[in-house]
Amino acid sequence: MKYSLFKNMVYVYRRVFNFNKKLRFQIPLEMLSEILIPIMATVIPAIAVGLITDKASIQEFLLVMGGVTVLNAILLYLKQYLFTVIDMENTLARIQEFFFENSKKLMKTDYPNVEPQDKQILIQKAINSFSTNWVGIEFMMKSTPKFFVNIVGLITYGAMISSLNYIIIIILILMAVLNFILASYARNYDEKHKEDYVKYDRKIDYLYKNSTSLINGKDARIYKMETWFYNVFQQLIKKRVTWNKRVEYRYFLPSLSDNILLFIRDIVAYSMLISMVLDKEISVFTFTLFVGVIAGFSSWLNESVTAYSNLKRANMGVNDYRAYEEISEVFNHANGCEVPKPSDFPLTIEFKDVSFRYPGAERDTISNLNLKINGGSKIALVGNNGAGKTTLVKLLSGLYYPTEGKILVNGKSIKDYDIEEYYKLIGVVFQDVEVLAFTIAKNVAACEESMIDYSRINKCLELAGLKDKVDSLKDKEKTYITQSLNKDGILLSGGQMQRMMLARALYKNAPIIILDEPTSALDPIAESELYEKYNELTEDKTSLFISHRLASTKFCTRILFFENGKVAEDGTHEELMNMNGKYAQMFEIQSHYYKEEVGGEENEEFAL
Ligand SMILES: Nc1ncnc2c1ncn2[C@@H]1O[C@H](COP(=O)(O)OP(=O)(O)OP(=O)(O)O)[C@@H](O)[C@H]1O
Repeated sequence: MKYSLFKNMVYVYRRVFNFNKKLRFQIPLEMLSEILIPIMATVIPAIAVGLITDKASIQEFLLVMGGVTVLNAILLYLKQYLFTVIDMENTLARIQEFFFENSKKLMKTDYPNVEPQDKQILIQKAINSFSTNWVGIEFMMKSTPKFFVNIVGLITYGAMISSLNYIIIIILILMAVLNFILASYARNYDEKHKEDYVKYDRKIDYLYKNSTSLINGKDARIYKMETWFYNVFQQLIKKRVTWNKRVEYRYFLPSLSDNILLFIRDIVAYSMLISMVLDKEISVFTFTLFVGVIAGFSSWLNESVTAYSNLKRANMGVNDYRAYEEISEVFNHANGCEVPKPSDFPLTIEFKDVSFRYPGAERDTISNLNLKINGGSKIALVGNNGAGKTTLVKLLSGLYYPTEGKILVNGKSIKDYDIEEYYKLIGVVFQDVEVLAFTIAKNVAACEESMIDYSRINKCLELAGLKDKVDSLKDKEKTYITQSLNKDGILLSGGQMQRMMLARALYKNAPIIILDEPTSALDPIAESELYEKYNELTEDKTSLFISHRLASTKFCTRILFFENGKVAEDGTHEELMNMNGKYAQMFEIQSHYYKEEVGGEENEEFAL
């Protein structure tokens, strides 16, 4: 939905005035000084000429001129002071009111509003609208008072000139209209091609983040990636700059025409005034006053046109901001049915004819899946890369709704639950582990300090096999991870990070626990410890364990072999081995590899 300029002004200022109530007085005061200062600049020379032509005494001259000069100085000081204060507050409002809200939205909105490509573009456009003070939101805060100041100046000076000669007014207005048409052309072009250049912003941003990330820093060095990155950067920036030139060139046209028209205006208006004064139609005082008034009028006029054009440009950014802020949620956020209580645990899960296709994808990733998981089952999910295991995790976690069919949890479709309530039922360790630069405790509890239960933190760290490591640290659970936010922060190994994520899932103590390759970075001893503890970790819970290491599946009550978004084989380890299908084949390949590693001969002790 695109809002009109007026509606967006009301929207921005409602939020800005709410953010800082003082601005309600400071902005009108600054506007008043902005109107009075040019008026003073026009009137002061005329007063001086008037005093001289009226043969005023030196004392009178000094008194009047001294008075207006002091008044002018006060106004200038007031304007400068308010400008500085308002400018600073505008930036604060942009950051705290708009940027923070957008971050919150990004973390809270339904997942299908974040991951797909078209949503990524919307996000980038919204981010662009508050990324600097010369775009979107803050540009509107800068341009709105300017526009109204110029309109008031325009009306005042226009009325004065009309009383003298209305032809001058008509000429000046025609010039401004021409300017406005050129500016509209530039804006329309900008709006039409926004997506053409925003896609480069997104790519440049992605490359920048990756080129500065510590993790990629290792690969960058070993694989000498800087030339590759640099070249891609260069190409992208070249394309972005080409677009920049195309857009800015069009904005440049009105400013160029502005200067030419200014020149024509001076010739026409001043020759008219000179002929009037020569014909004694006006006095020298009026002549001096109107030289200033005409210059002032066209300045008000041009500034109004520029401010309006800037406002329209800013308005596009505000619309981009609002487009993401008001994006509709796709999940159920109200009127949810009652979520299961502890007395209902362990929870059953059932996939009924579930199909799922990613937005914009050409085919289903999950197709017609039917699967019933009894409460308290320990399910292992295995299969080839790309079979759809993580997608299944996303569906069960409530990050996407199925495109077709239903997922029932405790007999009710996920869609029937309020999604935020539903999330309380899920503890998950995702495949892509990203720790935060906060303390270990905050990473595990995922909440503010005051809400952390330290005894539970310790229990979960113990279960996840990280307690010894944490106890060896000076600040224990309060140790920061990485030095991004604290100079005493430490780095964790990949396996330790994985254990910390496991501790987070355990801390949540949700009735459904999903572990997507939680052992991929663990050493064999840590891995076997985890298997031994698995029953304890998942007590009273329904659990889903995804792994490529088939040895890990033996301790699960049921194994699902996933292939092309479907369950191809289903049973216990023994049943699947007896079936002699894909699972058995994969198991054989892995165990053969392990057997060969130990001296090339079969060694039952080390076999999987
Ligand atoms: N966000 C997405 N948008 C479009 N397609 C996707 C998205 N995520 C995954 N896919 C596609 O869905 C298919 C299944 O991916 P998924 O990550 O579920 O597989 P997986 O079984 O977990 O694989 P792996 O064992 O490698 O982790 C893949 O072909 C992948 O390209």
